[in-house]
Amino acid sequence: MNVNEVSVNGSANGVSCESGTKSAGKRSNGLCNPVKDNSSYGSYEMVEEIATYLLERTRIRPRCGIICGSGLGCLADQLTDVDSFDYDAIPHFPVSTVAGHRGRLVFGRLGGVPVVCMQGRFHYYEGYSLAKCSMPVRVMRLVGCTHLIATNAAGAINSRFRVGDIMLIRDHVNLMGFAGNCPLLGPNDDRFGPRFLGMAKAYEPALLAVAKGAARQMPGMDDLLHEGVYCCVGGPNFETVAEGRLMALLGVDAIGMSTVHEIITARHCGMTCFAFSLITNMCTMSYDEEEEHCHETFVDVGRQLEGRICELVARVVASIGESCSETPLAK
Ligand SMILES: O=P(O)(O)O[C@H]1O[C@H](CO)[C@@H](O)[C@H]1O
Ligand code: HPA
Repeated sequence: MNVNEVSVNGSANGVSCESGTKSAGKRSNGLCNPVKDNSSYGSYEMVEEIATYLLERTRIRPRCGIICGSGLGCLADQLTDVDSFDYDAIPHFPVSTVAGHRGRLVFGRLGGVPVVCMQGRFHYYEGYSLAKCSMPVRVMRLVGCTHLIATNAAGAINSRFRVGDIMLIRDHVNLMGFAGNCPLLGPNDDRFGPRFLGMAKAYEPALLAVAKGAARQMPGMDDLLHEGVYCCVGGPNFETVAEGRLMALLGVDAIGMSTVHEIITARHCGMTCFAFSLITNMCTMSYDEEEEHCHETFVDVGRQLEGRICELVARVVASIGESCSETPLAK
């Protein structure tokens, strides 16, 4: 699908609950009102303006967007033919405020396949609405990406998992959605996608199969790899024991504070999605356990495993490259 072929009607989407937005050199710190100002932030025109700004400054025409999770910025460091843009230099872009999220958009090639990496993502607990957290996914779509790879650091609920394991995300539980919070809240803009969105195949089974096949060929990787269900909580606090146990009852294998809203946004604009969690800690499931949650330690887990993670992503991207023609999609 060419972005120029997306139908034109409907009003703008996007929810305003923002902090730290850079626009015309000013930062706004407006209070959260989930539906008000829907038309002024994250409109199709705004996303298009950002996409045009970027495309005028890079010759890379990416097919795949990659979101680097906490401590996983190494994924962007392996690109060649790089053009990078600090978030605070991109019009209308939020800024990263979390350690381990560098805060730049990196265009380049991964094994020859043109990609764009978010080296740092936005989280709800930073004060951004879910729509704003995932707005860059729409930018990825409008610069030509048909695929999204989202990565994250997550805590394990599943007791069979260990720190350093990788969980391919087969499905998610949109817990924040149960509470009425969703990146698609407010008027729908049909140029992005439909009002009502099916999510039964949110994570592309063919890419899961590619990743599993790739892992089998990587020494020691097969033992680290799992498939499971991810759940996003709002954060920034970690879970109580009772919440961890509830998650287990819900069928959740790993918990984080990201990814779900990005995948919803990506599916809304027709992107094919693949995601995985790096297990950085075991969730505290009993009052007898010491809680040892520390974001900086989680970031280090990512750094220790970067070789394997980069190779896994490179292999999935190679398969995406094979499935796409080299014809640029974007203007
Ligand atoms: O999901 P990413 O961005 O990898 O980050 C994870 O790590 C942080 C907690 O340490 C939270 O932001 C959680 O979501
Ligand atoms: N809970 C929520 N988010 C997380 C965790 C966790 O245990 N680990 C990394 N991100």
